[in-house]
Amino acid sequence: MSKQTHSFQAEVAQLLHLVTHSLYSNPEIFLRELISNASDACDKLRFEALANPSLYGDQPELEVRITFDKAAKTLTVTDTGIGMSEQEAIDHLGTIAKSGTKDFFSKLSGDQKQDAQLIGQFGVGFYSGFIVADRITVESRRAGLPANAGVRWVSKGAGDFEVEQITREQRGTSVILHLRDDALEFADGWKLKELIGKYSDHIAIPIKMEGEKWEEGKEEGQPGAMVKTGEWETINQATALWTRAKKDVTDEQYTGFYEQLAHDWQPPLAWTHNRVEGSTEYTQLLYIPSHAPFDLWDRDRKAGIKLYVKRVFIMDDAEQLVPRYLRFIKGVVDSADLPLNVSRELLQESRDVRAIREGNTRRVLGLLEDLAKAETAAGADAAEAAAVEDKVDIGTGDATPAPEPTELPEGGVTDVVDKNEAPTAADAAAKFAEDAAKAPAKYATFWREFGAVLKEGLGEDHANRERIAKLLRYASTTSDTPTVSLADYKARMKDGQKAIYFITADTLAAAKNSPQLEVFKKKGIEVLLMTDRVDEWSLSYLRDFDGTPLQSVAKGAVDLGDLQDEAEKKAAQEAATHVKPLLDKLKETLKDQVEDVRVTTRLVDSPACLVVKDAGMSMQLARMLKQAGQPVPETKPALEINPEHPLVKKLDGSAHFDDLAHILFDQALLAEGGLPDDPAAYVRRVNALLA
Ligand SMILES: Nc1ncnc2c1ncn2[C@@H]1O[C@H](COP(=O)(O)OP(=O)(O)OP(=O)(O)O)[C@@H](O)[C@H]1O
Repeated sequence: MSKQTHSFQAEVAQLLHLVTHSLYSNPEIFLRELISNASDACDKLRFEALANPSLYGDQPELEVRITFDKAAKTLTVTDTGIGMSEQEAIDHLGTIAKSGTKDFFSKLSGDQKQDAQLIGQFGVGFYSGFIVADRITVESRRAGLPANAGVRWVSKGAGDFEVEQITREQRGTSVILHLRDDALEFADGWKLKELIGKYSDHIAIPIKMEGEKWEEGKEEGQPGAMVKTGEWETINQATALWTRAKKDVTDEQYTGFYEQLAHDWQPPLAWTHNRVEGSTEYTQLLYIPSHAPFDLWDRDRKAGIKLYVKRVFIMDDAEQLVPRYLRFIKGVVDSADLPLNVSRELLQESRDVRAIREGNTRRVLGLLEDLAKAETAAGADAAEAAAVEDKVDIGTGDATPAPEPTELPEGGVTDVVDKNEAPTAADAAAKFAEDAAKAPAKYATFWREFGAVLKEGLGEDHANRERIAKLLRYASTTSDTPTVSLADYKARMKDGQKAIYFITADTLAAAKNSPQLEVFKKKGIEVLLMTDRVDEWSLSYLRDFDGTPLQSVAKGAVDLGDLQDEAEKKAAQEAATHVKPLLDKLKETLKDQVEDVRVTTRLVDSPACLVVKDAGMSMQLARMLKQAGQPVPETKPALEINPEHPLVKKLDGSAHFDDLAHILFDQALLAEGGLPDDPAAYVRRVNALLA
């Protein structure tokens, strides 16, 4: 068949433009990406061959070969993986199939630096080849298709690519990079070996290069040169990283593995690597990224856990292996128990999968607890840290019993064996001290990036609610940054204070300046300020913390209990009787807007505020749901007035009573982030009074 020219999907063209114009700072990552694709292709073949072993044909080896030709200025990555048919080459190398792609590209600003950062999160994969090549040729043949069903794909990385049918003896794919003149350093054996060691050592299949040796010049005066020996050497360790003993894996290797696994250019925040034995046996290597992905809020976003069964890759994005509220976790789970032909449907029903999910959850929460502790103890010496750690229960309080310990195998991964999922105090203390010294701000980073997602766990994971509650951090009237834990808050509570007070609002400024806070400020009582959309919903699942109820200051009657002295209570009662006629009149005037009008002690400087019933939905949440098109039950708030305020005093007997009453209500609505139903009427009334 003759050559056909195809255009790239608009987003690919955009991506290629960025790759060739902005991604020069770290050109070498292209090799990691191409080797990663080659290794994925081998994994896919191994998986498909489970059902159809004839796909291997007469070539059972799965491997990646890297070759280069200095004179021709080419670098080639060849794999014996699944390969691509012509149509697959057109589809896979001409379009991006990721969900949220369109959205993502609409966010790019045109600012090269900023966009380069963003694109790092998106992952450029195959297209990173164009960082170093001005032309890429891909030759491929899908496993199972005849030799004459090969395909050649060629592109200069601009708007289009060419495709033609070829004969290819071997199944699998060769990606041939025609190197730019400024990237010829990559046509060099030493350089390539160094990069493979740096980025791809952990790849489970062999990465081979042809051996080279030094040969002196044949004649006097002729310079010597490196010549190829014809023998292929395996450059990487070629054992899956997670199967190795912890002590044999360096931090750089863990980081490199993460970067490849997550297609993330930034190192992870933390990881946990364990082999769990007992009734369910598996290895887990789980990472917390250091930044949120662009599609964290995409409801259909899959979890980033790759599932292997006895080292055989089974599937990406196995969402059953972590709960939704931990969907930001990346990693690998290798199960010894699941059948190789396990499907997504089977996963849903599997007892083993449930045990793995619970084990993963406990591990991640344990890791977060370590980070949080390291943060509070930053700078503390190791001995002190160990003493604290001894007292803290990690990995206990589980919903499932700990797996039974079993005999450990000889050598190998014994130091990652985790028989009961509870690290020893000494282990934890050492890690704790190390974390504290290394990066005291890790938990703050985690919280900034993923805190709002973790909060979903309060509603989703009943068994771990208490552990999650300890990990929560909020801003408060004592801290603009979200660093206050519920335990910190409790420790600072005033004598006689019976509740943990909080307020939810759209912004920190709105929360901080809310009239509802006035009496709390006056009395020096701390109030947590919550501005995440998920806050109110999630707190409806957390009625109390460590025996102390949580109380919204914008709901129900404010009962400061012992914090209010007798004189204040008496004054409030007297005021209520005194202004009763005024309250009745206001109730009548505002009967369409409010369900009650009453006197309050919660206001100091403001004339009035709006309050909903204790069990009711806050006005902020109601507004949010309305905006999202959700049905919201019509409930009216109560208007609470401050009888000491001059505006309220002026109301009584005023000729403008009606206007003033409406202004009072609308202003209370504005102060808590709402908008008057009829803004023009509000403006008219205020203007009439000002004139
Ligand atoms: N060596 C290869 N063998 C077979 N198919 C390949 C190979 N390289 C790329 N592909 C196909 O091309 C697709 C696109 O590759 P690309 O690297 O751009 O994205 P990806 O690997 O799917 O995603 P990402 O790299 O962002 O995770 C792959 O999903 C795969 O289907």
